[in-house]
Amino acid sequence: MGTIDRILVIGAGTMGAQIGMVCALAGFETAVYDLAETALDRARTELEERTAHAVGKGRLGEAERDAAFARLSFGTDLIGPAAKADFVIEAAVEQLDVKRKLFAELDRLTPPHAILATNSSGFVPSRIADATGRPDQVCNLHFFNPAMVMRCVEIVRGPQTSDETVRATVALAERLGKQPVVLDKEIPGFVANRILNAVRDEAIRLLEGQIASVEAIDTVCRTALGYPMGPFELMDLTGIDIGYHTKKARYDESGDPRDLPSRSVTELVGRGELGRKTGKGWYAYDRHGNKIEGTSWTSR
Ligand SMILES: NC(=O)c1ccc[n+]([C@@H]2O[C@H](COP(=O)([O-])OP(=O)(O)OC[C@H]3O[C@@H](n4cnc5c(N)ncnc54)[C@H](O)[C@@H]3O)[C@@H](O)[C@H]2O)c1
Repeated sequence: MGTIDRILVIGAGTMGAQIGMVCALAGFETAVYDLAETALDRARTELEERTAHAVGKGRLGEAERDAAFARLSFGTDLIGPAAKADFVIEAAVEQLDVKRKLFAELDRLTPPHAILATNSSGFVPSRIADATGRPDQVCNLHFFNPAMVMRCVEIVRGPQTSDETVRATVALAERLGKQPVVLDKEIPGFVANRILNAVRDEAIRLLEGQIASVEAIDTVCRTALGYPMGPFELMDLTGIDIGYHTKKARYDESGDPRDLPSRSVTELVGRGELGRKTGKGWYAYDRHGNKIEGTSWTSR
C-alpha cells in the first residue's frame, strides 16, 4: 500500500475544513476539495481564525501554523489532487447517492494504492465500497466534531475491508495525533453515536411529551450526569440536519416508523433552523456564535 504522504479531503464544511487542518498540522500535504467556492473561502477563514486564536493562547507555534498552511491547499478541481492522493477522507454532504458517485469518481482518479475512507456518520463501508473497484480499500474513518479538538476516531471495517487497509488507517490516525478505535463489524451509527442517539431520542421524547423544556433537559445532562453539553446544545453544534438525514436514511431502509425523525426536528429542518451554522436551532445565537439566553425552542 506504500507510504502515506498526500491526503485529499472531500468537502470543506464543518468537518472537512478541520480534518484538512489536522492533516496539514501533522505534516501531510493536504488538498481540500469542494464544489462550492464559498465553502472553501469560509473554511480558509475559519481555520485562519482558529489557528490565530491557538497561536495567541500559546497552544500552537507561529512557524508550525505557517508550515501547516503552506501544506494545505483549497480548490474546486478534483482531478489534480486526486491523481496524487495516497489517502482520501470524504466529508461531503451526508447523502448516499452523492457519496457513491464521489467514490466511483475517486476510484477512477486516484492511484490504485490509495485508500478511500468516508467520514460518514451514518453510512457503513458496504453501502459505498461496491461503487468502487477496490472495496478492500474502503472503510470509515469517523472523526468527531470539532475534529481539531476531539481525539477519538472510529475506524469501521466492512465485510470487504482488508486487514492491510485497517492497519494503514489505524497508523494514519495515530500520526494525526488521534485515538483510533476499530469496529470489527459494521453497524449503522457505530459506537459513540448509537449511545449518543439513544440519549438524544429520549431527550426529544421528554420534550415532546411536555415533561421538561429544552433548557431543563440540557441542564440535567450537564449538572447531574456530567455531560460537557446537553443533547440539544450538542445537536445545535453538530447540525440538526445531520441527525435528521441519518434517521431518514434508516427509516428508508427499515420502513419502521420508530426510525422516523421526530416531529420537532422535522419542523426545525423544514424552517432551515439547523443549529449554530444557521444562527438558530434549538437555541438562537448571536453573530459571534454565542447562545442567546432565553431563546430556546419552547420559548420562541
Ligand atoms: N457535523 C458533524 O458533527 C459530523 C461529525 C462526524 C461526521 N460527520 C460526517 O461528515 C460529513 C460532512 O458533514 P459536515 O457536517 O461537514 O457537512 P457540511 O454540510 O458542513 O459540509 C458538507 C460540504 O460538502 C460539500 N459537498 C457537497 N457535495 C459535494 C461533492 N459532490 N463534492 C465535494 N463537496 C461536496 C458542500 O458544499 C459542503 O461544503 C457527513 O458525511 C457527516 O455524516 C459530521
